Amino acid sequence: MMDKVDVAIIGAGTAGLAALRDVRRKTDDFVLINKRPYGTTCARVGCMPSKTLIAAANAYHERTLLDTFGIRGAENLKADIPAVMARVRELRDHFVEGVLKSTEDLGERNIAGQARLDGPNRVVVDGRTIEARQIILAPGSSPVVPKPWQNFSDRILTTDTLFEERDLPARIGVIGLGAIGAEMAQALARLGIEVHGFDGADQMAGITDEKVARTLQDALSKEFAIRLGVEVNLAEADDGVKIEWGDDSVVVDKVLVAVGRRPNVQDLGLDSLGVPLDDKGMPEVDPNTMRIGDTPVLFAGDANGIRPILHEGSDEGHIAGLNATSDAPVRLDRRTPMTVTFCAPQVASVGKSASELDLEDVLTGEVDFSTQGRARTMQQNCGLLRIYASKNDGRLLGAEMAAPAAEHMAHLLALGIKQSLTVHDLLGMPFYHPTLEEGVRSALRQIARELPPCSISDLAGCGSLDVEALE
Ligand SMILES: Cc1cc2nc3c(=O)[nH]c(=O)nc-3n(C[C@H](O)[C@H](O)[C@H](O)COP(=O)(O)OP(=O)(O)OC[C@H]3O[C@@H](n4cnc5c(N)ncnc54)[C@H](O)[C@@H]3O)c2cc1C
Ligand SMILES: NC(=O)c1ccc[n+]([C@@H]2O[C@H](COP(=O)([O-])OP(=O)(O)OC[C@H]3O[C@@H](n4cnc5c(N)ncnc54)[C@H](O)[C@@H]3O)[C@@H](O)[C@H]2O)c1
Repeated sequence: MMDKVDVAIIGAGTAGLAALRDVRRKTDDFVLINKRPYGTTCARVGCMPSKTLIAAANAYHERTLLDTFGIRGAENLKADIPAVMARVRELRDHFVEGVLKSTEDLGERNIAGQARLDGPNRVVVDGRTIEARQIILAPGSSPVVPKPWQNFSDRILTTDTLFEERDLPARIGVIGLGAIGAEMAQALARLGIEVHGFDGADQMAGITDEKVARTLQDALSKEFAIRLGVEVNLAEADDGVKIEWGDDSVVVDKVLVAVGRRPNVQDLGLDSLGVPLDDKGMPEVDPNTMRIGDTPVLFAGDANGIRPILHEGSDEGHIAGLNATSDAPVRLDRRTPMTVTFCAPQVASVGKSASELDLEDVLTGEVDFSTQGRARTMQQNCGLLRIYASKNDGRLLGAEMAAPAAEHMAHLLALGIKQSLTVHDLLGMPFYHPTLEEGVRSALRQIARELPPCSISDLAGCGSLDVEALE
C-alpha cells in the first residue's frame, strides 16, 4: 500500500509536536509517525520527573538548615522514598496525559510505529510506504549504556528506568556527572542515599570555567563522594556492583548510568538520502532552516545533536514546520545560548562560555555568593558567578555560574546579551535590595572598574559600599 501526503513528521516528542503545530496551520495533509511510547522524553522520563524528584529531595534537605534558623525537631523528619517515587510518577502521568491530549484529534494521521527513510521522499513504517513532499525527522535521543555494563541488567539504571523504581536502595553509584548525573546524584544524596559520583572529565555539569567548576565541586562534595578524571570499570560483587577506578573500588546496590544520550538515528535510513554522513552517521544540518543539504528532509530536536535541550528542540521543530510548508526558505536566527542545571547551587551558562573565549582577552567580573547578603539570610551563601565582557566596549559576551537562583540570573543576563547591552547599560537598571541579583551587580561593577568611567550624570557609575549587608 502506498500513501501520499504533503508532510510526514517522524517523532512525537517536543520537536515533532512543535513542527506539527506549524504544519497544521498550513495543511491537513500530513502524518505524524511515532515509535511507542508516546508522551515525549521531557514529560515521561526527562525534565519533568527529574525536576519533581529534585523538588522532593530539596524539600527534605531543608531540614539540615532548620536548626541554624532556630527551628528544632528536624531530626524527626523522614523521607518515605516509596511515597516520594509515587508522587514523581503521579505528576509525571499528569504531564504525559496533557501531552497525549494534544494529538488525540489526529485520527488516522497519527501512526504508531517505527519509521525508516527510504530515500528523500519516502518513509516506511510497518511495511507501509508513505510518499511525502517534505519529511521532518525528530526522533530524539536515548541514554547510552556502554555494552559491558548492560550485563549487570537490573543493577543498572538510566533515567528511562529510575523513575519507575518503587523504592531506592541504600547505595547508588552515578557514572557521568553531566547535567543528568549532577542533578540526580545530588537529589539521591539529599534523599538520604549513599551516592558515589564519577566522571571521566575534570569538570561537572558542562561547566567550562575552571573557577566556577571548582566552586561547584567543593559544594557538591559536601553532599556525596565525587571522583573526577577517572576511568571506571564495573565488576560483579556478592551484594551489588563493584565500581573500580585506579586501585580503588566501592560496592553499590545500583548504578545510574548518565554518560550521555545518543541520537536515535541507528535505523532511520539517513544513508538513503544521498548526502555525506560523518563518522557518527550524521548529515550536516543548517541550524537556521533545519534542512539537510538540498533534500526535502528537515531534522530537528535532540536527534540532530545541535543543542539537545528542550526550548531549542521546540524552536527547531518550529523552524522545520515553517520550512516544510513554505515555498521559499525561512531562515531564523537562533536564540542566545543558555543552559541551566538544576543542582544546588544551580549551574548556568549564557552566551559565550569560558571555553569559547580567550579569558586573557576579555574583561571578567565575579561575585562570590558565600558573602553575599541575601544569600546569607537564606543560608544559600555558596557559589560563584563570572561574567565576561568585551574589552573594547564593555559589551556583555557571556557568563558561567554555579550560584543560588542561577536560573533567574541566567535569564537576566541572556536578555542583556541578546540586546547587545554593555556593562554600563546593565548597571543603569534598578537592582532591588536585598536580592541575589545584587550579586550580578557586584560582578558588573568589577568589570566597570576596568572600563572608561561613564558620565557623572549616569547612575550606572554609582559604586559599591563594600558592606555585606548593603550589597
Ligand atoms: C533526565 C532528563 C532531564 C532533562 N532535563 C532537561 C531540562 O531540565 N531542561 C531542558 O531543557 N532539557 C532537559 N532534558 C532534555 C530534553 O528532555 C530533550 O532535549 C527533549 O525532550 C528532546 O525532545 P525531542 O523532541 O528531540 O525528542 P523526544 O521527546 O525523545 O521525542 C522523540 C520521539 O521520536 C520517537 N522515535 C524515535 N525514533 C523513531 C522512529 N524511527 N520512528 C518513529 N518515531 C521515532 C521516540 O519514540 C519519541 O517519541 C532532559 C532530558 C533528560 C533525559
Ligand atoms: N537541566 C538540563 O537542562 C538538563 C538536565 C538533564 C539532561 N539534559 C540534557 O540531556 C542530555 C544528556 O545529559 P547527560 O548528563 O547524560 O549527558 P552529558 O553529555 O551532559 O554528560 C555526560 C557526562 O558523562 C561523562 N562521561 C562520558 N562517558 C563516561 C564514562 N565512560 N565514565 C565516566 N564519565 C563519562 C562526560 O564526561 C560528561 O560529563 C544533555 O544534552 C543535556 O543537555 C539537560
